[in-house]
Amino acid sequence: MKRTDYLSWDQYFMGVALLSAQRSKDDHTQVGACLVNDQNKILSVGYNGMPTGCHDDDMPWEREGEPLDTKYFYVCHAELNAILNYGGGSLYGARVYVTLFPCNECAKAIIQSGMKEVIYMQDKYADDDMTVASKRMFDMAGVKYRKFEPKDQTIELHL
Ligand SMILES: Nc1nc(=O)n([C@H]2C[C@H](O)[C@@H](COP(=O)(O)O)O2)cc1CO
Ligand SMILES: [Zn+2]
Repeated sequence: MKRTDYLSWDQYFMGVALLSAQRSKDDHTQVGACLVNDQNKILSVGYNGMPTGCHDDDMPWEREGEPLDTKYFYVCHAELNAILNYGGGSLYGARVYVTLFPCNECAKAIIQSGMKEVIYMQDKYADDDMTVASKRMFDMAGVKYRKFEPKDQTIELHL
């Protein structure tokens, strides 16, 4: 008999994004992203982390203090990592599943790489100017965005 409680595509790809977020060393916000093409094939994944060669133990993870001693100048966002991790050519027409709404810098990268849809889970910085700017750019550029609607399905992974 055919299973009925299998994951939808949206659940599957958001699940991959959530699992990727678990690799993040950021103790305040872990973000994961999963890029998918129009044939529902995963093209790339990413999470927020320090650039290659900038060792996690040597970098600041603080949110406040001297700007050079906070993470913000250094950390590479999940969406940007996923875009840069893709080695296969064009991302034109792809969609991105991301656990947190993209910032304005990642929005620019999403638009410029030709992606057409953003599916996000959280939007905890919705009131920040960076998110307002992201939405303004997505609207102008014709990039759709929609909130992932969880079905309250729990997946347990025993690792
Ligand atoms: N869309 C995003 N993708 C991301 O990867 N990030 C990362 C950058 C930081 O590592 C962390 C945000 O730190 P905090 O200000 O919530 O402590 O999440 C942040 C955003 C928010 O725009
Ligand atoms: Zn970003």
